Amino acid sequence: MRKNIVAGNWKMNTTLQDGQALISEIVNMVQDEVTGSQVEVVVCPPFPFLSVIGKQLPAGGRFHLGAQNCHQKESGAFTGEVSAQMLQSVGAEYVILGHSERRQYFREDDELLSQKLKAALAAGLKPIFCVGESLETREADETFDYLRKQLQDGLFHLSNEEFDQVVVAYEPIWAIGTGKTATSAQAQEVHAFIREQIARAYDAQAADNTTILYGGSANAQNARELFSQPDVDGGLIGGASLKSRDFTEIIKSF
Ligand SMILES: O=C[C@H](O)COP(=O)(O)O
Repeated sequence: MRKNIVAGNWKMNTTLQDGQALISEIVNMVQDEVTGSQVEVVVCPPFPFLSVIGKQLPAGGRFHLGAQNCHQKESGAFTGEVSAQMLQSVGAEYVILGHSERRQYFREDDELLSQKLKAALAAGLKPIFCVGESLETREADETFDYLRKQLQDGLFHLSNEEFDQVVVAYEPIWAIGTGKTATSAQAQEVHAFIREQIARAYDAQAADNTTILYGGSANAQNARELFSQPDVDGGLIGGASLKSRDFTEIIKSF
């Protein structure tokens, strides 16, 4: 079901102690300042901190725990890897998949991501599936063809029931960590396009029910404008999720 979500992707940042201090500040500020709004907050710390940070999130409320990646297999001899079931067992409800940093630095392709999606869904996790074009693609005026293919190859192999569990995140690569945000009009244009592709692949109801987040230099200053767009249902926040005041302001932007 379509929701408003603000997800914080801590990436490979913080120590356990810094992370605990950060989440404690965020929980206190959000509880004091965010009233009435139904926005869901998903916190995605690094793997080793999931369990501890998860225990700091007030149970049964707007806070949810997410991971930044998972392996495609259930278990086995895969030294250093973490399965979706492990994540579920420490309280994660969401997992980010297909982030451009994973695609670029760890060579994750559509085939591998398809397997990861299946593994996450089988373990009962909700995937936050990222798509987004490079600056080169945008400048060549190929954004929509590129995104259509990314969605078709990476995501639309899922059944209707599986797709129901998925949150889509549009993250233009040129906007990630660069301070260069997509304008709200650019974000809206792409989000509407993604929703249209979902309607074609599934149906209008599936499209209407899908939560589509924007990610890429979203911050306390631009979040309100971005979130006011009809097809922008929230944000996947990197840098600004590491600052309690900024992250809280973003959550308050609905
Ligand atoms: O997952 C989050 C995105 O990569 C956005 O990162 P950013 O907010 O630091 O640009």
